[in-house]
Amino acid sequence: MLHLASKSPRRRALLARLGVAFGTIDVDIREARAPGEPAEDYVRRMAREKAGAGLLAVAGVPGALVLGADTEVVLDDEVFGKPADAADAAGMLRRLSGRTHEVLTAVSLVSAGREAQRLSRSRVTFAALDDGQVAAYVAGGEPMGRAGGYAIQGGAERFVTRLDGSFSGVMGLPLHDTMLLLHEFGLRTGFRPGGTD
Ligand SMILES: Cc1cn([C@H]2C[C@H](O)[C@@H](COP(=O)(O)OP(=O)(O)OP(=O)(O)O)O2)c(=O)[nH]c1=O
Repeated sequence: MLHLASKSPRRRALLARLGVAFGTIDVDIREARAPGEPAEDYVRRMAREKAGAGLLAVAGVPGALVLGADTEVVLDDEVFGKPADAADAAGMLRRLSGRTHEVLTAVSLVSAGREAQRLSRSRVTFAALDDGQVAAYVAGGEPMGRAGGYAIQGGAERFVTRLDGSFSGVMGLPLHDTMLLLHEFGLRTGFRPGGTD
């Protein structure tokens, strides 16, 4: 049985599109980058820890497989996680304005005896945003709970002038990489159409 170790409604909706049956487990991992830890190592570690914590939660269930993922926005080697508050979100968006940043999403799949991981790396370019646009976007509430303070699948799509990578990866679960991981573990996938939140 496959379990998704995530509280993210985006990840649930995206995984469902692969046509696999799964349960969900809430995990709470302390998300903090170690001093000097490269951004890629950090996102990989977070995904592994989420999947590992999920596996502990279903310990004893024979054949349990647990998927965990982590998404971070990276600009100039600085990692932007989920904003702490509206001012933090506005600060992130002002920094992203008119620049190209990276979105890293690591996906880990673990079972009692095995572990595999894939990393999705996308480059996203934002148009220059003025203070009014930033303030209005933050006031709408969308930045909260989202790495970098934006949702490409929502109002921020109109700020994106270029995307080089995986749209679903930026949203939080790269479908191609996830499909390949599931196949590695012998799970069959399909396709279920449907929008995402
Ligand atoms: C960049 C970007 C991120 N996001 C979201 C995806 C993730 O939910 C979130 C990044 O935070 P994460 O810490 O990766 O995930 P989470 O805390 O929401 O969920 P969990 O750890 O329980 O799996 O940002 C978007 O929805 N749209 C975007 O464009």
